[in-house]
Amino acid sequence: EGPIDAQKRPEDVPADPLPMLGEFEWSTVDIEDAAQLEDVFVLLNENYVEDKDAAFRFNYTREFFHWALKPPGWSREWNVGVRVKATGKLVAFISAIPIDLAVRGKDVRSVEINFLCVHKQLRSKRMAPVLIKEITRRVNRQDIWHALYTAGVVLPSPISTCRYAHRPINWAKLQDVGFTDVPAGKTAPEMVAMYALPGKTKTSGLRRMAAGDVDAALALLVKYQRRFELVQKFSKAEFAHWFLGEDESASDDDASRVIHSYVVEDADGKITDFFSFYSLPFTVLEHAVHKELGIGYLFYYASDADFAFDDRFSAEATAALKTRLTALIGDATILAKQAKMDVFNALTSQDNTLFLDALKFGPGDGFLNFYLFNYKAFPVTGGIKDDKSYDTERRSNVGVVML
Ligand SMILES: Cc1c(C(=O)c2nccn2C)oc2cccc(OCCCNCc3cccnc3)c12
Repeated sequence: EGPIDAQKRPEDVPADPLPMLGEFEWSTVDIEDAAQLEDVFVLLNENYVEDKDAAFRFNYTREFFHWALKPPGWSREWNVGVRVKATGKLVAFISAIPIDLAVRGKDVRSVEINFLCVHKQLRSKRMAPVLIKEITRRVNRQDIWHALYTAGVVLPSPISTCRYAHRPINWAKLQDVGFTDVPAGKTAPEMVAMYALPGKTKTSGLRRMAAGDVDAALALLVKYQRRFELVQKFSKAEFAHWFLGEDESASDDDASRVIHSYVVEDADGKITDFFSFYSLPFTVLEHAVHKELGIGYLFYYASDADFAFDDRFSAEATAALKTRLTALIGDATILAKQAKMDVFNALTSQDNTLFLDALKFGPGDGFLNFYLFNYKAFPVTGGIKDDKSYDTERRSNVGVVML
């Protein structure tokens, strides 16, 4: 396992951008300029990924981009756009942010590539490969040689594959928009009752994460993630950014809040668990009544439930972790409902297969493939068996969560 290409130096990398198709030009997008951020928002809102039936499209909000594109260490040059020379219209985009990965214990200084988008009218002009080569050049110029990215499509050799899982919250609305339906032998009222959730959370000591919790929650995550083979390593500043958001001022139940993070503080003031989820709505295309689907995505979490066991894979340790995580993420679904989300999404990564069934996360028909650029690694199990069902025995060895 290890880098594929021979180690190169930044000075070996061309200083100039790749040639661009005639009527277009490269344009580094200044995401701190509201007008240019608006260009990115509009391009993705109208041209980014849709589900396979083209019923929904991702609706990344402006606040989401501020959070996702400006973590500590972000670089202006890594928000790469393509504009029409004559009009300045933004017609393509790709971004990179720095990330410290560890693959089976080896540090791999990387970037995370995200938001690759080409305008619908410019598809099949081979623009995507040019965008990927250009952002690779810009990243190499800053002495980074590896990248992590995900895609629904299967490309050569994913390092891991996880399955989509969905926990309906507002079942009636999901049926209205065609995301769920009444299974044979059931009625709609029975489905609404099956997914009903209490108004209040159950875990004592549960509260929103605050700046003062960062050190303890980060230490807990590092210890909890020890057993995973693909993990993201956070500095304190990065942890604060990803879990507290860019400004804590956003009021808690403010609809514009992107990241929701909670800790469990025990009677001695110790942080024993934390979890987080982010809000990323879908635009509902072509529906008379519903224009948007509120969606929560399970993000990072950690628990000390199995720390006391010498063998964290023993049946007792697994049972203790399963019980604790089912209670924790059960509360997360209740909080997602309070945040007006219609469905709560999770993958089969982390230890999620311990609670997906108990919490009524149904398996989705989507899969998320993880790719590591310029790094050869043996596959990491993604929490699914060969028949694509949840692997509750082995669980997964994927600790990293991509937006
Ligand atoms: C996307 C997504 C969906 C849906 O498509 C969906 N949910 C409700 C209705 N629909 C159609 O369901 C998921 C469950 C777990 C993780 C997920 O995504 C994990 C993070 C994905 N971000 C990376 C990405 C972006 C674009 C395309 N693929 C992957 C998803």
